[in-house]
Amino acid sequence: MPDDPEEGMLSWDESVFRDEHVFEIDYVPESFKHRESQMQSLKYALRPAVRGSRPLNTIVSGPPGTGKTTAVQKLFGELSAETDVRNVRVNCQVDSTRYAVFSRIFEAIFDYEPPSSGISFKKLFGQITDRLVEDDEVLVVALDDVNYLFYENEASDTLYSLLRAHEAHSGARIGVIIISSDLSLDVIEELDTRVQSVFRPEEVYFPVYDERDIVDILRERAKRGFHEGVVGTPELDRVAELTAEKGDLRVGIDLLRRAGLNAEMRASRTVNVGDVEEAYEKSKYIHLSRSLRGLSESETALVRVIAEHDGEQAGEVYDAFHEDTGLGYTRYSEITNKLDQLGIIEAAYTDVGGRGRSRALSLAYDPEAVLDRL
Ligand SMILES: Nc1ncnc2c1ncn2[C@@H]1O[C@H](COP(=O)(O)OP(=O)(O)OP(=O)(O)O)[C@@H](O)[C@H]1O
Repeated sequence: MPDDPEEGMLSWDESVFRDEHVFEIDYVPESFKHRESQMQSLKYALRPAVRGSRPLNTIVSGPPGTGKTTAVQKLFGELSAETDVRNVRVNCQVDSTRYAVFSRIFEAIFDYEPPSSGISFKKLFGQITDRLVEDDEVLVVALDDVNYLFYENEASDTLYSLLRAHEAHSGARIGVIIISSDLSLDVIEELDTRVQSVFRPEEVYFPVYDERDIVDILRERAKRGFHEGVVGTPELDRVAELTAEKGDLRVGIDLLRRAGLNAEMRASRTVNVGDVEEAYEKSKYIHLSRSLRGLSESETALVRVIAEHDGEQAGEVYDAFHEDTGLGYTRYSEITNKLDQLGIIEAAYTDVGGRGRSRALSLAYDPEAVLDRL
Protein backbone atom coordinates (compact mmCIF):
# COMPACT_ATOMS: atom_id res chain seq x y z
CA MET A 1 0.00 0.00 0.00
CA PRO A 2 1.27 3.52 -0.69
CA ASP A 3 3.04 5.33 2.13
CA ASP A 4 1.28 8.61 1.70
CA PRO A 5 -2.42 8.03 2.37
CA GLU A 6 -3.29 11.50 1.19
CA GLU A 7 -2.03 10.67 -2.25
CA GLY A 8 -2.74 7.01 -2.91
CA MET A 9 -5.62 6.04 -0.68
CA LEU A 10 -9.27 6.52 -1.22
CA SER A 11 -11.22 7.76 1.77
CA TRP A 12 -14.76 6.59 2.52
CA ASP A 13 -16.46 9.49 0.84
CA GLU A 14 -14.39 9.27 -2.32
CA SER A 15 -14.81 7.13 -5.41
CA VAL A 16 -12.85 6.34 -8.55
CA PHE A 17 -16.12 6.80 -10.43
CA ARG A 18 -17.29 10.10 -11.79
CA ASP A 19 -20.48 8.54 -13.15
CA GLU A 20 -20.88 4.78 -12.68
CA HIS A 21 -24.11 4.84 -14.67
CA VAL A 22 -22.19 5.00 -17.97
CA PHE A 23 -21.14 1.36 -17.45
CA GLU A 24 -24.70 0.11 -17.08
CA ILE A 25 -26.26 -2.17 -19.64
CA ASP A 26 -28.98 0.19 -20.87
CA TYR A 27 -26.80 3.29 -21.14
CA VAL A 28 -26.98 4.85 -24.60
CA PRO A 29 -23.60 6.47 -25.28
CA GLU A 30 -23.47 10.06 -26.49
CA SER A 31 -20.61 9.36 -28.81
CA PHE A 32 -21.03 6.46 -31.22
CA LYS A 33 -17.91 6.09 -33.33
CA HIS A 34 -16.82 3.52 -35.93
CA ARG A 35 -20.35 2.82 -37.10
CA GLU A 36 -20.71 5.64 -39.62
CA SER A 37 -21.47 3.51 -42.67
CA GLN A 38 -24.03 1.38 -40.82
CA MET A 39 -25.74 4.52 -39.52
CA GLN A 40 -25.84 5.90 -43.06
CA SER A 41 -27.45 2.74 -44.42
CA LEU A 42 -30.05 2.72 -41.68
CA LYS A 43 -30.88 6.37 -42.25
CA TYR A 44 -31.29 5.68 -45.94
CA ALA A 45 -33.78 2.93 -45.15
CA LEU A 46 -35.71 5.10 -42.71
CA ARG A 47 -35.82 8.26 -44.77
CA PRO A 48 -39.05 7.44 -46.66
CA ALA A 49 -40.85 7.29 -43.29
CA VAL A 50 -39.97 10.92 -42.65
CA ARG A 51 -41.68 11.78 -45.93
CA GLY A 52 -44.77 9.86 -44.87
CA SER A 53 -44.09 6.66 -46.84
CA ARG A 54 -43.39 3.14 -45.71
CA PRO A 55 -39.68 2.83 -44.84
CA LEU A 56 -37.52 0.11 -46.36
CA ASN A 57 -37.53 -3.03 -44.28
CA THR A 58 -34.09 -3.82 -42.94
CA ILE A 59 -32.21 -6.66 -41.39
CA VAL A 60 -29.41 -5.70 -39.05
CA SER A 61 -27.03 -8.52 -38.26
CA GLY A 62 -23.66 -9.07 -36.64
CA PRO A 63 -22.15 -10.76 -33.60
CA PRO A 64 -23.16 -9.78 -30.04
CA GLY A 65 -21.95 -6.47 -28.64
CA THR A 66 -21.19 -4.76 -31.95
CA GLY A 67 -23.52 -1.79 -31.55
CA LYS A 68 -26.66 -2.98 -33.38
CA THR A 69 -29.12 -2.10 -30.63
CA THR A 70 -27.35 1.16 -29.90
CA ALA A 71 -27.49 2.22 -33.56
CA VAL A 72 -31.24 1.67 -33.67
CA GLN A 73 -31.78 3.37 -30.31
CA LYS A 74 -29.85 6.42 -31.44
CA LEU A 75 -31.79 6.70 -34.71
CA PHE A 76 -35.11 6.16 -32.97
CA GLY A 77 -34.16 8.88 -30.51
CA GLU A 78 -33.53 11.25 -33.42
CA LEU A 79 -36.78 10.26 -35.13
CA SER A 80 -38.77 10.94 -31.97
CA ALA A 81 -37.09 14.27 -31.38
CA GLU A 82 -37.14 15.60 -34.91
CA THR A 83 -39.96 13.92 -36.84
CA ASP A 84 -43.49 12.55 -36.49
CA VAL A 85 -42.40 9.00 -37.20
CA ARG A 86 -43.57 6.61 -34.50
CA ASN A 87 -41.06 3.99 -33.43
CA VAL A 88 -40.91 1.12 -31.03
CA ARG A 89 -38.14 -1.30 -30.19
CA VAL A 90 -39.30 -4.69 -28.98
CA ASN A 91 -36.90 -6.90 -27.05
CA CYS A 92 -37.88 -10.35 -28.30
CA GLN A 93 -36.00 -12.07 -25.51
CA VAL A 94 -38.75 -10.67 -23.27
CA ASP A 95 -41.62 -10.58 -25.78
CA SER A 96 -41.18 -13.74 -27.77
CA THR A 97 -44.63 -14.33 -29.29
CA ARG A 98 -46.60 -12.44 -31.90
CA TYR A 99 -49.18 -11.46 -29.31
CA ALA A 100 -46.52 -10.18 -26.92
CA VAL A 101 -44.83 -8.18 -29.69
CA PHE A 102 -48.10 -6.52 -30.64
CA SER A 103 -48.97 -5.84 -27.00
CA ARG A 104 -45.69 -3.98 -26.73
CA ILE A 105 -46.47 -2.01 -29.87
CA PHE A 106 -49.94 -1.20 -28.52
CA GLU A 107 -48.41 0.04 -25.31
CA ALA A 108 -45.97 2.30 -27.17
CA ILE A 109 -48.75 3.83 -29.22
CA PHE A 110 -51.46 4.22 -26.59
CA ASP A 111 -49.21 4.76 -23.58
CA TYR A 112 -51.00 2.05 -21.64
CA GLU A 113 -50.99 -1.74 -21.73
CA PRO A 114 -53.74 -3.57 -23.61
CA PRO A 115 -56.45 -4.97 -21.31
CA SER A 116 -55.05 -7.95 -19.43
CA SER A 117 -58.41 -9.72 -19.71
CA GLY A 118 -57.07 -10.58 -23.13
CA ILE A 119 -58.42 -9.30 -26.39
CA SER A 120 -58.03 -11.23 -29.59
CA PHE A 121 -54.97 -10.67 -31.70
CA LYS A 122 -57.13 -9.39 -34.50
CA LYS A 123 -58.63 -6.72 -32.30
CA LEU A 124 -55.29 -5.70 -30.87
CA PHE A 125 -53.88 -5.37 -34.35
CA GLY A 126 -56.93 -3.45 -35.57
CA GLN A 127 -56.71 -0.91 -32.77
CA ILE A 128 -53.05 -0.26 -33.54
CA THR A 129 -53.56 0.26 -37.25
CA ASP A 130 -56.75 2.34 -36.75
CA ARG A 131 -54.82 4.67 -34.54
CA LEU A 132 -51.95 4.97 -37.03
CA VAL A 133 -54.35 5.77 -39.84
CA GLU A 134 -56.33 8.21 -37.72
CA ASP A 135 -53.19 10.08 -36.68
CA ASP A 136 -51.71 9.79 -40.17
CA GLU A 137 -48.51 8.32 -38.72
CA VAL A 138 -45.86 5.95 -40.03
CA LEU A 139 -44.64 3.30 -37.58
CA VAL A 140 -41.23 1.66 -37.49
CA VAL A 141 -40.92 -1.49 -35.42
CA ALA A 142 -37.51 -2.87 -34.45
CA LEU A 143 -37.56 -6.51 -33.43
CA ASP A 144 -34.41 -6.75 -31.34
CA ASP A 145 -32.86 -10.18 -30.78
CA VAL A 146 -35.33 -11.58 -33.31
CA ASN A 147 -33.75 -15.03 -32.95
CA TYR A 148 -35.93 -15.52 -29.87
CA LEU A 149 -39.02 -15.40 -32.07
CA PHE A 150 -37.54 -18.23 -34.12
CA TYR A 151 -36.87 -20.35 -31.03
CA GLU A 152 -40.57 -20.08 -30.19
CA ASN A 153 -41.66 -20.61 -33.78
CA GLU A 154 -43.34 -17.20 -33.85
CA ALA A 155 -41.14 -15.34 -36.31
CA SER A 156 -43.06 -15.98 -39.51
CA ASP A 157 -46.47 -15.08 -38.09
CA THR A 158 -45.17 -11.94 -36.44
CA LEU A 159 -43.40 -10.70 -39.54
CA TYR A 160 -46.24 -11.65 -41.80
CA SER A 161 -48.67 -9.53 -39.80
CA LEU A 162 -46.33 -6.56 -39.71
CA LEU A 163 -45.38 -6.75 -43.37
CA ARG A 164 -48.93 -7.13 -44.62
CA ALA A 165 -50.44 -4.52 -42.33
CA HIS A 166 -51.02 -2.12 -45.20
CA GLU A 167 -52.99 -4.76 -47.09
CA ALA A 168 -55.08 -5.90 -44.16
CA HIS A 169 -55.71 -2.35 -42.98
CA SER A 170 -55.77 0.14 -45.75
CA GLY A 171 -53.68 3.23 -45.09
CA ALA A 172 -51.52 1.65 -42.38
CA ARG A 173 -47.82 2.23 -42.96
CA ILE A 174 -45.42 0.05 -40.99
CA GLY A 175 -41.74 -0.68 -41.56
CA VAL A 176 -39.69 -3.36 -39.84
CA ILE A 177 -36.09 -3.51 -38.69
CA ILE A 178 -35.05 -6.91 -37.50
CA ILE A 179 -31.93 -7.26 -35.40
CA SER A 180 -30.22 -10.62 -35.18
CA SER A 181 -27.03 -11.62 -33.43
CA ASP A 182 -27.31 -15.34 -34.09
CA LEU A 183 -25.14 -15.77 -37.15
CA SER A 184 -25.88 -19.47 -37.38
CA LEU A 185 -29.44 -18.49 -38.19
CA ASP A 186 -30.20 -17.51 -41.77
CA VAL A 187 -33.21 -15.41 -40.92
CA ILE A 188 -34.66 -15.19 -44.39
CA GLU A 189 -34.15 -18.88 -45.17
CA GLU A 190 -35.91 -19.85 -41.97
CA LEU A 191 -39.07 -17.88 -42.72
CA ASP A 192 -42.13 -19.40 -44.38
CA THR A 193 -42.21 -18.91 -48.12
CA ARG A 194 -45.33 -16.72 -47.79
CA VAL A 195 -43.24 -14.32 -45.68
CA GLN A 196 -40.20 -14.56 -47.91
CA SER A 197 -42.27 -13.46 -50.86
CA VAL A 198 -43.07 -10.11 -49.19
CA PHE A 199 -39.83 -9.62 -47.30
CA ARG A 200 -36.90 -8.25 -49.30
CA PRO A 201 -34.99 -6.37 -46.66
CA GLU A 202 -31.99 -4.10 -46.94
CA GLU A 203 -29.07 -5.70 -45.15
CA VAL A 204 -26.82 -3.85 -42.75
CA TYR A 205 -23.93 -5.77 -41.23
CA PHE A 206 -22.11 -4.90 -38.00
CA PRO A 207 -18.69 -6.61 -37.88
CA VAL A 208 -16.73 -6.98 -34.63
CA TYR A 209 -14.64 -3.96 -33.66
CA ASP A 210 -10.89 -4.31 -33.97
CA GLU A 211 -8.64 -3.64 -31.01
CA ARG A 212 -7.87 -0.06 -32.06
CA ASP A 213 -11.58 0.80 -32.31
CA ILE A 214 -12.15 -0.80 -28.93
CA VAL A 215 -9.45 1.30 -27.27
CA ASP A 216 -10.94 4.39 -28.85
CA ILE A 217 -14.49 3.63 -27.71
CA LEU A 218 -13.53 2.50 -24.23
CA ARG A 219 -11.23 5.47 -23.64
CA GLU A 220 -14.22 7.72 -24.20
CA ARG A 221 -16.36 5.66 -21.84
CA ALA A 222 -13.63 5.64 -19.17
CA LYS A 223 -13.30 9.40 -19.46
CA ARG A 224 -16.97 9.85 -18.70
CA GLY A 225 -17.18 7.17 -16.07
CA PHE A 226 -13.96 7.64 -14.07
CA HIS A 227 -12.16 10.58 -12.55
CA GLU A 228 -9.10 11.72 -14.41
CA GLY A 229 -6.08 9.45 -14.18
CA VAL A 230 -7.91 6.43 -12.75
CA VAL A 231 -7.32 4.19 -15.79
CA GLY A 232 -3.90 4.47 -17.45
CA THR A 233 -2.89 3.44 -20.94
CA PRO A 234 -1.46 -0.03 -20.08
CA GLU A 235 -4.68 -0.90 -18.21
CA LEU A 236 -6.89 0.34 -21.00
CA ASP A 237 -4.83 -1.60 -23.53
CA ARG A 238 -5.22 -4.77 -21.50
CA VAL A 239 -8.98 -4.22 -21.29
CA ALA A 240 -9.12 -3.77 -25.06
CA GLU A 241 -7.03 -6.86 -25.68
CA LEU A 242 -9.32 -9.04 -23.56
CA THR A 243 -12.39 -7.48 -25.16
CA ALA A 244 -11.08 -8.13 -28.66
CA GLU A 245 -10.54 -11.79 -27.76
CA LYS A 246 -14.25 -12.09 -26.98
CA GLY A 247 -15.37 -9.73 -29.75
CA ASP A 248 -18.16 -8.30 -27.58
CA LEU A 249 -17.80 -4.68 -26.49
CA ARG A 250 -19.94 -5.42 -23.47
CA VAL A 251 -17.04 -7.39 -22.01
CA GLY A 252 -14.89 -4.24 -22.10
CA ILE A 253 -17.51 -2.01 -20.51
CA ASP A 254 -18.12 -4.54 -17.76
CA LEU A 255 -14.36 -4.93 -17.27
CA LEU A 256 -13.93 -1.22 -16.74
CA ARG A 257 -16.65 -1.10 -14.12
CA ARG A 258 -15.48 -4.19 -12.24
CA ALA A 259 -11.83 -3.11 -12.38
CA GLY A 260 -12.91 0.20 -10.86
CA LEU A 261 -14.74 -1.61 -8.09
CA ASN A 262 -11.67 -3.77 -7.47
CA ALA A 263 -9.50 -0.66 -7.18
CA GLU A 264 -11.94 0.77 -4.65
CA MET A 265 -11.81 -2.49 -2.74
CA ARG A 266 -8.08 -1.88 -2.33
CA ALA A 267 -8.87 1.73 -1.44
CA SER A 268 -6.75 2.74 -4.42
CA ARG A 269 -7.27 5.82 -6.54
CA THR A 270 -6.09 4.05 -9.65
CA VAL A 271 -6.92 0.83 -11.48
CA ASN A 272 -3.99 -1.54 -12.06
CA VAL A 273 -3.61 -4.48 -14.44
CA GLY A 274 -4.27 -6.89 -11.57
CA ASP A 275 -7.69 -5.28 -11.06
CA VAL A 276 -8.41 -5.87 -14.74
CA GLU A 277 -7.29 -9.51 -14.70
CA GLU A 278 -9.38 -10.21 -11.62
CA ALA A 279 -12.39 -8.51 -13.18
CA TYR A 280 -12.03 -10.64 -16.30
CA GLU A 281 -12.79 -13.80 -14.34
CA LYS A 282 -16.35 -12.44 -14.07
CA SER A 283 -16.66 -10.23 -17.15
CA LYS A 284 -15.81 -13.04 -19.53
CA TYR A 285 -19.13 -14.64 -18.64
CA ILE A 286 -21.26 -11.62 -19.45
CA HIS A 287 -22.66 -13.21 -22.57
CA LEU A 288 -23.56 -16.38 -20.67
CA SER A 289 -25.32 -14.38 -17.94
CA ARG A 290 -27.32 -12.55 -20.56
CA SER A 291 -28.40 -15.76 -22.30
CA LEU A 292 -29.37 -17.41 -19.03
CA ARG A 293 -31.37 -14.44 -17.82
CA GLY A 294 -34.09 -14.89 -20.41
CA LEU A 295 -34.72 -18.59 -19.89
CA SER A 296 -37.98 -20.03 -18.62
CA GLU A 297 -38.19 -22.34 -15.64
CA SER A 298 -38.15 -25.54 -17.68
CA GLU A 299 -35.29 -24.27 -19.82
CA THR A 300 -33.30 -23.45 -16.70
CA ALA A 301 -34.12 -26.91 -15.35
CA LEU A 302 -32.59 -28.51 -18.43
CA VAL A 303 -29.45 -26.38 -18.17
CA ARG A 304 -29.08 -27.53 -14.59
CA VAL A 305 -29.53 -31.18 -15.52
CA ILE A 306 -26.95 -30.89 -18.30
CA ALA A 307 -24.52 -29.18 -15.93
CA GLU A 308 -24.92 -32.12 -13.60
CA HIS A 309 -24.60 -34.71 -16.40
CA ASP A 310 -22.00 -32.89 -18.48
CA GLY A 311 -20.96 -34.83 -21.58
CA GLU A 312 -23.46 -37.67 -21.13
CA GLN A 313 -25.70 -39.07 -23.86
CA ALA A 314 -28.91 -37.27 -24.71
CA GLY A 315 -31.01 -40.22 -23.54
CA GLU A 316 -29.59 -40.13 -20.04
CA VAL A 317 -30.00 -36.38 -19.87
CA TYR A 318 -33.61 -36.74 -20.94
CA ASP A 319 -34.35 -39.28 -18.21
CA ALA A 320 -33.02 -36.92 -15.56
CA PHE A 321 -34.87 -33.96 -17.07
CA HIS A 322 -38.12 -35.89 -17.24
CA GLU A 323 -37.75 -36.96 -13.64
CA ASP A 324 -37.20 -33.35 -12.51
CA THR A 325 -39.87 -31.64 -14.57
CA GLY A 326 -42.34 -34.27 -15.77
CA LEU A 327 -42.00 -32.85 -19.29
CA GLY A 328 -41.98 -35.07 -22.34
CA TYR A 329 -39.55 -35.72 -25.14
CA THR A 330 -40.90 -33.14 -27.62
CA ARG A 331 -40.48 -30.26 -25.21
CA TYR A 332 -37.10 -31.64 -24.19
CA SER A 333 -35.86 -31.67 -27.72
CA GLU A 334 -37.20 -28.17 -28.47
CA ILE A 335 -35.37 -26.79 -25.45
CA THR A 336 -32.19 -28.65 -26.39
CA ASN A 337 -32.26 -26.99 -29.80
CA LYS A 338 -32.83 -23.56 -28.31
CA LEU A 339 -29.96 -23.96 -25.83
CA ASP A 340 -27.75 -25.18 -28.64
CA GLN A 341 -28.60 -22.16 -30.80
CA LEU A 342 -28.01 -19.82 -27.89
CA GLY A 343 -24.53 -21.30 -27.54
CA ILE A 344 -25.14 -22.43 -23.96
CA ILE A 345 -24.68 -26.10 -24.80
CA GLU A 346 -22.97 -28.07 -27.50
CA ALA A 347 -24.71 -31.07 -28.98
CA ALA A 348 -22.31 -33.38 -30.79
CA TYR A 349 -23.19 -36.59 -32.59
CA THR A 350 -21.04 -39.54 -31.59
CA ASP A 351 -20.96 -43.21 -32.52
CA VAL A 352 -21.97 -45.36 -29.63
CA GLY A 353 -20.29 -48.73 -29.91
CA GLY A 354 -21.86 -49.90 -33.19
CA ARG A 355 -25.37 -49.04 -32.01
CA GLY A 356 -25.62 -46.07 -34.33
CA ARG A 357 -25.28 -42.40 -33.61
CA SER A 358 -26.37 -40.56 -30.53
CA ARG A 359 -26.20 -37.00 -29.35
CA ALA A 360 -23.88 -36.14 -26.48
CA LEU A 361 -24.78 -32.96 -24.66
CA SER A 362 -22.27 -30.79 -22.92
CA LEU A 363 -22.11 -27.23 -21.69
CA ALA A 364 -20.23 -24.68 -23.75
CA TYR A 365 -18.94 -23.25 -20.45
CA ASP A 366 -17.44 -24.46 -17.23
CA PRO A 367 -20.37 -26.14 -15.37
CA GLU A 368 -19.48 -24.32 -12.13
CA ALA A 369 -19.74 -20.96 -13.91
CA VAL A 370 -23.13 -21.92 -15.31
CA LEU A 371 -24.55 -23.25 -12.03
CA ASP A 372 -23.37 -20.10 -10.24
CA ARG A 373 -25.39 -17.97 -12.62
CA LEU A 374 -28.65 -19.90 -12.67
N1 LIG B 1 -19.45 2.50 -31.32
C1 LIG B 1 -19.77 2.46 -30.04
N2 LIG B 1 -19.47 3.49 -29.23
C2 LIG B 1 -19.79 3.47 -27.92
N3 LIG B 1 -20.39 2.44 -27.32
C3 LIG B 1 -20.70 1.36 -28.06
C4 LIG B 1 -20.41 1.31 -29.45
N4 LIG B 1 -20.84 0.13 -29.94
C5 LIG B 1 -21.36 -0.54 -28.90
N5 LIG B 1 -21.30 0.19 -27.76
C6 LIG B 1 -21.70 -0.24 -26.42
O1 LIG B 1 -21.51 -1.64 -26.34
C7 LIG B 1 -22.60 -2.27 -25.68
C8 LIG B 1 -23.20 -3.31 -26.58
O2 LIG B 1 -23.76 -2.66 -27.71
P1 LIG B 1 -25.17 -3.08 -28.32
O3 LIG B 1 -26.10 -3.50 -27.24
O4 LIG B 1 -25.59 -2.00 -29.22
O5 LIG B 1 -24.70 -4.34 -29.14
P2 LIG B 1 -25.58 -5.36 -30.02
O6 LIG B 1 -24.79 -5.53 -31.26
O7 LIG B 1 -26.97 -4.89 -30.12
O8 LIG B 1 -25.49 -6.65 -29.14
P3 LIG B 1 -26.48 -7.95 -29.11
O9 LIG B 1 -26.49 -8.50 -30.47
O10 LIG B 1 -25.83 -8.87 -28.14
O11 LIG B 1 -27.82 -7.45 -28.65
C9 LIG B 1 -23.56 -1.18 -25.28
O12 LIG B 1 -23.37 -0.90 -23.92
C10 LIG B 1 -23.17 0.01 -26.13
O13 LIG B 1 -23.33 1.20 -25.40
